[in-house]
Amino acid sequence: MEAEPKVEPPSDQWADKAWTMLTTVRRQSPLIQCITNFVSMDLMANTLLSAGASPAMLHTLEEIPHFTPNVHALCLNVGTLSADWLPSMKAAANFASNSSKPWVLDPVAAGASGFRLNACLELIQLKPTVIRGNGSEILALSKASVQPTKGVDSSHESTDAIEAAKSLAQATGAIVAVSGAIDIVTDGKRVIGAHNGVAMMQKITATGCSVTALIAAFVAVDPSNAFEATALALSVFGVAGEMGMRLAKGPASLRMHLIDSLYGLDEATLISHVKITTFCD
Ligand SMILES: Nc1ncnc2c1ncn2[C@@H]1O[C@H](COP(=O)(O)OP(=O)(O)O)[C@@H](O)[C@H]1O
Ligand SMILES: Cc1ncsc1CCOP(=O)(O)O
Ligand SMILES: [Mg+2]
Repeated sequence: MEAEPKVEPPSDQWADKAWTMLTTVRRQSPLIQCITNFVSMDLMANTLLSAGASPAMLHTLEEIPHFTPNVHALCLNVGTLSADWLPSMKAAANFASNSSKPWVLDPVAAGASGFRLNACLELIQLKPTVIRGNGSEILALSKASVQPTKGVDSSHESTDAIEAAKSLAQATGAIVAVSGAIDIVTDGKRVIGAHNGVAMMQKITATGCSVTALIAAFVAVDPSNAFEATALALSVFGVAGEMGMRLAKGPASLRMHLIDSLYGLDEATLISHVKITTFCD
């Protein structure tokens, strides 16, 4: 049966947690290694900096044994994957896991080709803490099959992928997040939805990639509570989008104002806008 949003925990509970988490990221400034696609590097790094984290886009295999054990979290993104980058991603995932650091996977366009799907499935074997994709990506991973796709964009609503996200979480032990109008987060049992953001965020390339990196930063400062940290990162990014949209004239200016809004988010604004609900079967 399809899950429906039924129970809303006291919103101030989530809102307070969101502010605590954002201030912790700002104070601790976790170092986040990102091995990501060429399209997203700039927005992802600027998103992390605006949130108070410290991004490093290092991907060379030779550097990983020295660098990855010292990061606070790792973000892997297969958006412009080529065969020669995959060993770096696998090595980094192994170093992160072996040094008990969280790592997050963004399975961009997972169902678009056999190469991409297999790469994602191999990376998932290395035990990501969180997998964040759009609806089509999570459906493809859950079915482990190549699908007709719109490439990096989703042809599904996030809510179409709730059951797929739950079974992927159960099969992998990862927290699974599905972005969209409602961002879904599940540990395979619990399902929550973050209702922040604006539709125009889809018209800026790499917003999905960037929120995945923000999840890595939030999980870095609260690794024992990746479920809540993931939902809070999605909500905070969405609130920054809502605030940015008040000033934006279109996607290009929203990109700028989203970064400015994330940087300047204050307690009152964040607390009054965070909207996270619990889904029940
Ligand atoms: N219709 C929407 N309304 C509000 N926010 C949205 C909507 N669609 C996407 N977003 C937000 O845009 C960001 C990118 O999500 P999405 O477009 O699903 O990822 P991807 O770029 O990986 O496909 C997320 O923060 C998500 O919450
Ligand atoms: C357009 C594009 N092509 C390969 S990766 C990429 C960026 C995808 O970013 P997002 O998944 O955040 O939309
Ligand atoms: Mg994406």
